[in-house]
Amino acid sequence: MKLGGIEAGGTKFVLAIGDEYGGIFEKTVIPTEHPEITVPKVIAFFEGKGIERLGLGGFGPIDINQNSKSYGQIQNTPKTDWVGYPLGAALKDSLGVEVVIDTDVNVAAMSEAKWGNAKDVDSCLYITVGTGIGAGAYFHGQTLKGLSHPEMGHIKVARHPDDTYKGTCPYHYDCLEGIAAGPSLEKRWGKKGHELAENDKVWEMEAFYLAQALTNYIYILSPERIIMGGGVMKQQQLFPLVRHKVLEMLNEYVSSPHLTEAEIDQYIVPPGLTDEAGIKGALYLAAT
Ligand SMILES: Nc1ncnc2c1ncn2[C@@H]1O[C@H](COP(=O)(O)OP(=O)(O)OP(=O)(O)O)[C@@H](O)[C@H]1O
Ligand SMILES: [Zn+2]
Repeated sequence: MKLGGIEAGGTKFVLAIGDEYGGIFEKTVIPTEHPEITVPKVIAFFEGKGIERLGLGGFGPIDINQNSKSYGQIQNTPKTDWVGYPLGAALKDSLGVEVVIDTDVNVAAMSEAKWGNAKDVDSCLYITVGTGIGAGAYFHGQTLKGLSHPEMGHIKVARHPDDTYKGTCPYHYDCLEGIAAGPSLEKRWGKKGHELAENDKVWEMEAFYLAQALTNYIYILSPERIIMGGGVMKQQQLFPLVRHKVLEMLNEYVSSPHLTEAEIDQYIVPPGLTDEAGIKGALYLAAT
């Protein structure tokens, strides 16, 4: 089937034409600006290409309840230009195809489970640490949904004793996203994440926050694998720091061979689909 996929992130939209088997025939990336600027560009990309259905993996909060009148509408996001924007309806009306919607991180978890670093297990959690922090999960053939979708980036974590930065989240200030996503690194340390690579203190603090989050997710969801993606996770030195702190925080409370020094390297891992987890998941979603 010829399908369209959109991975809508806080910094960029990835658009692709492909199929439900992970094939991508054409792809482009456009910046996330005001919806009146970005959405016409999205429509122009897909128009006339003959797609049968469209899958949208969007940043949250977004209404993913198919029975709701506001299905596909962006809700109270820190990206304030987008609050209330009916993204799903705008795409459906302009392109005349069915639009299937889930979160960017739920679809990334799904494609990592199909084709990536979780294809050998029945469940995984995918966390992105980028402009925002979000996590999605895929358990036994389904993404995790309920009342709405999970908002795992907005949990409270204990403050690092050396951190006085107030936090960037307009809703909670110093939730996890407010103190550990890319923009908060920039505001706290005065430089962008990629310019801070050599500063060990930055990554020790970042790992302290991310490890608390992962420890909570392990307690609550018990995923068989955790995949960490997003721009900030390009700092590869974060992986050993996070793994070490997760083991320290769990303190052997959860008994699993994966949660040991010997196997944690295969438990907390980068995406197997590198930067394509989200967009391949959006294409797969289109066919569901
Ligand atoms: N190599 C890097 N090292 C550290 N931080 C980085 C690096 N590359 C990008 N970032 C930071 O990651 C953030 C962008 O994340 P990402 O590339 O995942 O975008 P996004 O998909 O739009 O984000 P989101 O999924 O949160 O909406 C920016 O704050 C940027 O400064
Ligand atoms: Zn928050």
